[in-house]
Amino acid sequence: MAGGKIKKEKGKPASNAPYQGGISFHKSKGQHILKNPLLVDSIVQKSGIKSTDVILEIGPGTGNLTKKLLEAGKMVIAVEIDSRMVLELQRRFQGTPYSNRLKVIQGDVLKTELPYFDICVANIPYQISSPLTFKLLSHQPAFRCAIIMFQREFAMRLVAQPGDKLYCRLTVNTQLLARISHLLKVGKNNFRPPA
Ligand SMILES: C[S@@+](CC[C@H](N)C(=O)[O-])C[C@H]1O[C@@H](n2cnc3c(N)ncnc32)[C@H](O)[C@@H]1O
Repeated sequence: MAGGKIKKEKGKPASNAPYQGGISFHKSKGQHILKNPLLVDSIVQKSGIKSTDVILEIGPGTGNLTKKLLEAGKMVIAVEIDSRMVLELQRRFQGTPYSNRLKVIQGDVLKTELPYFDICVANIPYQISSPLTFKLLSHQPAFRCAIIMFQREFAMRLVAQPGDKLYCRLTVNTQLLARISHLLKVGKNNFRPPA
């Protein structure tokens, strides 16, 4: 992601703290939740979500991004591998106006047949970056765009130009199938635990 520096607001009330739901995070599942609400807002704003959009979120975790996506779009379909997170998501949104606009699929996104969606917005576990990118690029019917948080080096490979040090087979294969741009640079301290 590229552009804009995200600054933490000083003196924010505790209600703005990231929702962790008492869950311990497993690094092996790439569980680094977004803890900066301003960053979450910025991602949603840069995604250009329409109120009619069906949004695919991969790895919703405890739902900090999910909540903002629900506010912006018509429906969120979230695919999450960890049953503890699925339970926490259900608890968090149960009985709220969002509950009938959120569908949670428990499973490995790489093995899940994806439903129709207009746009994908996700802070993904970095270890699935490559297979997930190619799964999305071959998804039919085509969707409008995907806004995905990648590890910096992977993101730089996606946007590399001929002659750049990071220009590689991944660059060529992805740029053949999509127009790719870098939206935002995100520091590791925006994640819990730091990514
Ligand atoms: C980087 S965290 C993002 C959490 C949340 N979206 C946020 O931004 O705060 C990645 C999430 O993806 C989930 N995950 C890991 N591997 C997955 C897979 N293969 N399929 C679906 N979800 C996966 C993890 O359990 C975790 O909730």
